[in-house]
Amino acid sequence: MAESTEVRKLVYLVTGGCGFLGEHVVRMLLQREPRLSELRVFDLHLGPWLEELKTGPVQVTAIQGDVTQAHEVAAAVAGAHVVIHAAGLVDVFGRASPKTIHEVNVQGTKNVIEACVQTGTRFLVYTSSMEVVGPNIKGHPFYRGNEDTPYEAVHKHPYPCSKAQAERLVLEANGREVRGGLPLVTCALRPTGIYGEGHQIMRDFYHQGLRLGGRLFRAIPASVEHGRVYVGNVAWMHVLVARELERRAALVGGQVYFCYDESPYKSYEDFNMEFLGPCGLRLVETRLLAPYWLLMLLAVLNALLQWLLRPLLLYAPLLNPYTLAVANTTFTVSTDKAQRHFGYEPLFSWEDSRTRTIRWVRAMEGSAQ
Ligand SMILES: NC(=O)C1=CN([C@@H]2O[C@H](COP(=O)(O)OP(=O)(O)OC[C@H]3O[C@@H](n4cnc5c(N)ncnc54)[C@H](O)[C@@H]3O)[C@@H](O)[C@H]2O)C=CC1
Ligand SMILES: C[C@@H](CO)CCC[C@@H](C)[C@H]1CC[C@H]2[C@@H]3[C@H](O)CC4=CC(=O)CC[C@]4(C)[C@H]3CC[C@]12C
Repeated sequence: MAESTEVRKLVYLVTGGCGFLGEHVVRMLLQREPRLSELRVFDLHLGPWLEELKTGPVQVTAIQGDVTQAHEVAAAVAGAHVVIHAAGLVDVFGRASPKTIHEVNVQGTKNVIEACVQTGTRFLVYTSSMEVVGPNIKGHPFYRGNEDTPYEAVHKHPYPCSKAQAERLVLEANGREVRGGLPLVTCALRPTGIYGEGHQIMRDFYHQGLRLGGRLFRAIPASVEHGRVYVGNVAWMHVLVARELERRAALVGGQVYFCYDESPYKSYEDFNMEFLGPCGLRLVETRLLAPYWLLMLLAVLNALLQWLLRPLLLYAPLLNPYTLAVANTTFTVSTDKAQRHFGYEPLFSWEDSRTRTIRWVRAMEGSAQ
């Protein structure tokens, strides 16, 4: 990697840079973007780990801020060459209100776009989601589809609605004139379910398994495939596409790309067992004990309890009618669009991704090992 100071001239901003994906993007940029001179990390909650990054050749600027506040966003964007907008409220459990989800995911994205236009930042990468496509509320399978596969995308839930709206705004902004007269170049990356070091839901399943004496109970048929992608590869795709937005603006601008790698096609639970199994948990088959109607009943009961208890406390279990429907509907991608358009190849093999994730689970406090 070139380490000359002359080539270090670019300023990048990563919103949501202290989140699960954001932290990997930040670390990947520092390792793999030799032209970086300053990296601005913008987040509502800054992580203490940022401090250790401040000793390298790149100036790391931590900015505590809120994407819903246009002036805070504009101040952070001013002077940046590239913005990677990964901040978002990821909530399919009913923790936040639909209004808050909309404010953060849609208004926050509007603020980022307007800040780019006003301050003259030309390159914007948006972290979208597979959820802008599906699974839809009708439960139609999306089997190894690509970016052009026809699919009836029907959203009701606030999270996919907000991601779909925000993605549309980003793509429509491609070509807008920014301050200085040049066009804005935008694109959107759509990860499927991300896994890897720092994944909160994996942590939750692991702890649940420990509480249940080292067991998890199968709820989803093994035949339902759920798309997953390793966080390091998602981060790498962001870094690559951000780099190529300038060189291949005409090709990449206004495009969407699914995030993919060599992770195998499996059900959500079987996939999790690739990591939780080697850490001492086992998946107990319960199809006869827990038929789908019973799970749906439990999910509806959870939703009802959430609503009843809301004035007193926040009850937000993993299982609700929406999460059950997503987990229970096949949604997998098979595409090479990112490879064709900007030369993406996964940086981490499946073996690497698996090993790294297992190492992280093992290192967690309360490990069964
Ligand atoms: N986790 C997953 O499986 C997937 C995530 N995504 C998208 O990837 C992005 C990152 O998600 P994760 O890292 O999983 O979530 P995360 O919750 O770990 O990270 C989101 C970050 O955004 C920050 N944030 C939230 N509200 C903010 C605000 N108002 N102002 C500034 N920062 C704010 C949070 O503090 C957090 O650090 C999100 O846009 C999400 O929609 C897309 C597909 C799958
Ligand atoms: C029925 C339960 C019994 O074990 C399993 C419940 C699992 C769910 C909590 C997850 C199943 C599918 C996940 C979602 C999916 O990976 C797509 C996503 C994309 C995003 O952009 C955000 C996260 C998520 C909605 C993800 C959330 C957790 C699941 C619903």
